[in-house]
Amino acid sequence: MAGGLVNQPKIAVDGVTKNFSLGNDQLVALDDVSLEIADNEFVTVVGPSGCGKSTLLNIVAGLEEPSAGRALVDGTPVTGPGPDRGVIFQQYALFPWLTVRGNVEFGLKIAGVPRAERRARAEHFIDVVGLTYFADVLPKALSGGMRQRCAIARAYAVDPAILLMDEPFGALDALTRVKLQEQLLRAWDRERRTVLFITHDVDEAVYLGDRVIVMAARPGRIYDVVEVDLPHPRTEEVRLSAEFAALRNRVWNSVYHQDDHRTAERTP
Ligand SMILES: Nc1ncnc2c1ncn2[C@@H]1O[C@H](COP(=O)(O)OP(=O)(O)OP(=O)(O)O)[C@@H](O)[C@H]1O
Repeated sequence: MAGGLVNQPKIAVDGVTKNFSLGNDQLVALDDVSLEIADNEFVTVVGPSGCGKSTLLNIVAGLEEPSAGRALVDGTPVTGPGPDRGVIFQQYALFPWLTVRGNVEFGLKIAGVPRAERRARAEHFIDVVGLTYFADVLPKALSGGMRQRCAIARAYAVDPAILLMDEPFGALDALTRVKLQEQLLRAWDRERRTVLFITHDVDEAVYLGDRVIVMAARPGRIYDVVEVDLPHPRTEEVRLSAEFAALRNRVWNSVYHQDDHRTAERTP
């Protein structure tokens, strides 16, 4: 079984280039990007606007095709979206006419999961994201953070081996964001998954990731990779530690001083 091979990455991005045409010009959104993500690893991607973060995630999701190279899951080339990859975007795409429970059960229904099992699985994941009390409420009665928790429960319920998250907390206020980060990590501690998580936020990237991939733009490429050897669970103590601050500074410099390095390279 491909998934059982020792040392085979769960996700491999192999020499991926993605060009978009812009009028008569070609925009290189990704330039020969290679990356391997281990089973159950939590990888965050951070970088300036337009460096190709979403394009990378969309290629792994099977929503975009690379111009060259390929993405593989368990060694098999990605040719389109699949139930093994749950995608969560910034805008929580919940069905407004379904309750929290209805939204979480929806994917299970499509997958033909029998009613009783559907119920039980939905209940479990609604509990994991702390929405039990709101299970029978429609999305319009939920706050932004609660809607996003519902979207996370829905993605978890169909039990994808991989979660692809594109700025899932980007639209939320700072406090809700921190709470959801904690909740996501708690859920991940209980139900390990392979996660590729895109963010603009350096703190978020370091707090959540086992590894932070820093990208650069024009052309979109991997600029730096930072191993995050902070312990789990990532408590508030970890977030306030000197080790966290040092890693955060390291990633911050990599994201915000890319141009300095380029200038330095050009200056004799
Ligand atoms: N469908 C498309 N057609 C043309 N150009 C595109 C398309 N999608 C993305 N691009 C371009 O590719 C580059 C990378 O875009 P992408 O959305 O992947 O970047 P990003 O790092 O996720 O940006 P942001 O952080 O602002 O969301 C950008 O210059 C963008 O304009």
